[in-house]
Amino acid sequence: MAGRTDYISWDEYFMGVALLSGLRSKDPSTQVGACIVNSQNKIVGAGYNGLPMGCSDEDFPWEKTGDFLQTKYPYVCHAELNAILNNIGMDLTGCRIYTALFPCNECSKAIIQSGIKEVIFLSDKYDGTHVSIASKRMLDTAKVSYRKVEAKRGHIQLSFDEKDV
Ligand SMILES: Nc1ccn([C@H]2C[C@H](O)[C@@H](COP(=O)(O)O)O2)c(=O)n1
Ligand SMILES: [Zn+2]
Repeated sequence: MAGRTDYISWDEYFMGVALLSGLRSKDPSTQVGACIVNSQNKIVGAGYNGLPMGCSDEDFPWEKTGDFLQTKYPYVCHAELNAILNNIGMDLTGCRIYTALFPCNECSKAIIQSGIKEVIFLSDKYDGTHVSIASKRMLDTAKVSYRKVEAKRGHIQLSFDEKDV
């Protein structure tokens, strides 16, 4: 019997893990996930946007607008930073990070400082904003490359029905 040929690519696999991680996010409007992979294609970290440990999802705001301190922005920890902080205790030098959203300037600082050398993103919807311009300026200067994920398929379906295994 011949082996399957329609298996998912590495890019689809790791972006899939990033998107699955994002499903853990409590942010009602934007769920972002990230996945860090080493040069041997092994996952060494994953994360999603959420409040820091010990900060209850019920006690902090999830608003996008209004008084700054009553919005989510000063409190939420971005998916990329969480993936770096959640790593399995490895040196991340030479790793790549898959993220659903292009990293902000703050996460790009952490990406650069951790030694990650490539960013693979799905959406760049904040391209052209000050945050994104600053982020790209730092990544370019630090020679961290970035590219949009290469996916041949539009979606991947998962089933928890045991009959589908
Ligand atoms: N690269 C990014 C960008 C944003 N996030 C998080 C931060 C917020 O929880 C949410 C963005 O909020 P929006 O104003 O788009 O509703 O996503 C991230 O984790 N990584
Ligand atoms: Zn960020």
